[in-house]
Amino acid sequence: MTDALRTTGLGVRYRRTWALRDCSLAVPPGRVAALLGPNGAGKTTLLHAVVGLLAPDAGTISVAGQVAFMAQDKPLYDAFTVAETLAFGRRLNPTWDDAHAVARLEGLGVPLDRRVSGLSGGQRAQVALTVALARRPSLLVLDEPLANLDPLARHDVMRALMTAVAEQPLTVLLSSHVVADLRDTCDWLIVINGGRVQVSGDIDDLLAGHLVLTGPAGAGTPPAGSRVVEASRTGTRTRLLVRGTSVTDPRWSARPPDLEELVMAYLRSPDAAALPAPAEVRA
Ligand SMILES: Nc1ncnc2c1ncn2[C@@H]1O[C@H](COP(=O)(O)OP(=O)(O)OP(=O)(O)O)[C@@H](O)[C@H]1O
Repeated sequence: MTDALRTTGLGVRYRRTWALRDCSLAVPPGRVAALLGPNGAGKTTLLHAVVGLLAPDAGTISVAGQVAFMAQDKPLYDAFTVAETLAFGRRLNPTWDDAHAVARLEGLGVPLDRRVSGLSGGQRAQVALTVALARRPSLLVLDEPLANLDPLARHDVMRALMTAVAEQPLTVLLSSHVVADLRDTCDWLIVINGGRVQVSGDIDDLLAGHLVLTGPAGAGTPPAGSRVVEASRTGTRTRLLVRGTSVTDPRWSARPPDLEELVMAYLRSPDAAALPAPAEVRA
């Protein structure tokens, strides 16, 4: 199966400073992939390279099929009505699906005769998403689509993405800072930190491959067969988030992490990584 997106050894630099270094990752088709990382990690740079707005300074990017991009500021012409926005898209894009775009916005109750300047933040996001989807892309890339939206609008945007993935052959890659919004929608996780890929993989596999261990502060070295991602101590207890699937040492109690715990542990430990072996990425 050809991956919807694959980068190998990707590097991008601004003048002499590398914003991305040696980034190898793959997203299989039909996935909704979350791209997470702290401020300045390189998320926007990665997305811009994927959609062709930036040329790589090292490595390669391959995308199967047509890409659509929704930029962070959801650029739309304020003076256009929603209907004029769709007409503009229709003129520019030979693969434009107007019937679907109109039905989608009508279904969401977005008035087609309203100027973009008069839309709420949530409606604006839905119009920008409709414009991106109407091009019938095979990969939809969204840079922080949930930024500046209230919880209800964030939920609506994520639900719209899930519907789109269910309706058409589509892979989604979206960056975000809010892990809680992603758990129900995303099934693939990419974490970048300091311009490097730290985590890349199926979310269920990642959760099943890690454990939260709690034990006495004097329990010594972590149990055999586990690799510590993050360690913390509160009073007489030690808490470890480890890569591993079973622990036989009775001094440690184990439970699976949730997505937020997993992501936070990696973000706090920039040197830890959960990546496929290089051969898997290349295969
Ligand atoms: N046009 C530019 N010129 C020089 N450096 C840049 C430019 N754009 C980004 N950078 C730098 O590259 C690094 C990655 O930036 P990028 O915007 O990709 O990060 P990000 O993860 O999207 O951050 P945020 O979460 O704050 O949006 C940062 O150190 C940033 O300062």
